[in-house]
Amino acid sequence: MTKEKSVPQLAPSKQTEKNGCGTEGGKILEMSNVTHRYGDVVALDNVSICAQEGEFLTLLGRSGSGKSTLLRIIAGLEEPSQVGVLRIADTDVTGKPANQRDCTTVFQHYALFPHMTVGQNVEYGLKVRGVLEQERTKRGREALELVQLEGKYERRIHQLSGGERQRVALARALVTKPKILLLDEPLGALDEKLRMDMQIELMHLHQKVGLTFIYVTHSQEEALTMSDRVILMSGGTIAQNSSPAELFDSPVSREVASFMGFENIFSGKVLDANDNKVRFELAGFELEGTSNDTTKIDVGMEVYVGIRSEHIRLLSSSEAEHGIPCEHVESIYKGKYTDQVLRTPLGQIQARVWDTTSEVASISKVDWDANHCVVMHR
Ligand SMILES: Nc1ncnc2c1ncn2[C@@H]1O[C@H](COP(=O)(O)OP(=O)(O)OP(=O)(O)O)[C@@H](O)[C@H]1O
Repeated sequence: MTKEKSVPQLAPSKQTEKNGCGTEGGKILEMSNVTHRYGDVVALDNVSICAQEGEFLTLLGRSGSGKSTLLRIIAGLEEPSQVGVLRIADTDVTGKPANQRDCTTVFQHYALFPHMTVGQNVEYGLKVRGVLEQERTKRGREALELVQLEGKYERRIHQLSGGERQRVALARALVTKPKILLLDEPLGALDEKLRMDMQIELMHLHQKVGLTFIYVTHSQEEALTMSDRVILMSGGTIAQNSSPAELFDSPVSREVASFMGFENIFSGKVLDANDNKVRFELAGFELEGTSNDTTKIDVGMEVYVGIRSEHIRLLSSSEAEHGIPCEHVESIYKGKYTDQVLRTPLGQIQARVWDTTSEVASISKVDWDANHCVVMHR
């Protein structure tokens, strides 16, 4: 029997309410107050997360933000420096080795056995668990059917494409029916078209098997397409924990807005904050924006405001009674759309236009709707 290692434990705290799942039941993963250091590097700083049964949860973030470390700690491949609670399916797995946790990891580089057939690779986990051959073959074929590789049972790994290899890795992980499937940048090695197709396949696979998926990626497109909930990591902490739509439309900070691609971010001074509307002053203009949490916004305080380029309206001199004056700087052609760069008293503004026939010479002002202007207190 494998010896369980002792890990320093912190007293469980009330952090569970902050981890995105609330206090109700149905949690398949509960993890609180996890800190992890590699020597002097703090890879995770007092992080608490949870996952609901059947949820597609994504850990999103730049390289080095700590997402793989978090996944490896859940899998039991890394032992945290400190941990409060670490439970999978109501079992305390603190200090338990990877093979005693009800989860399986799929890696970017497949980690398949090259000398085995597809079928042998998929059934490997069943073989080491002592499942008899007939049952193994049945379950192996079922798992291959799930990933649409039923005809490739006898193939060798080197006879498969990158996308097919990743599907074999998925089938191999699913065949043992873990409670949680952990996926560490599984589409990272595939070309763009295949990656987009596989996103849809993974989404359908998740719906079909109903397992909890915890998915690591640095791609916001992958996170937004597939997830029920996204945890954005930054510098070993959680920057935002919300639905994909909230993350995209209502970033909680300038840092999140910048990561999520808000092209126009300025700082202004609050004049008034009521319900979710905030009036602020910026370069002598009185403007209005929207905040999800005005309790943190006081009159006179400095706030950040973010507007996506697609929400900037370009006004020609004939229609421009209101708005902010601008001068056209340059047009950047992007195929499906064109980005117009404009000089304004607020600073440079980027506007996205889909109409390639629009006349840039006549642009004299810009404006936007208050509900597309996100106000952030940090
Ligand atoms: N084995 C290690 N030894 C020392 N430092 C490490 C080790 N693994 C990770 N780190 C450091 O810990 C921090 C978090 O790394 P981690 O791999 O978890 O980030 P990540 O968000 O998954 O990045 P990536 O997307 O590049 O994989 C980084 O600063 C990284 O350099």
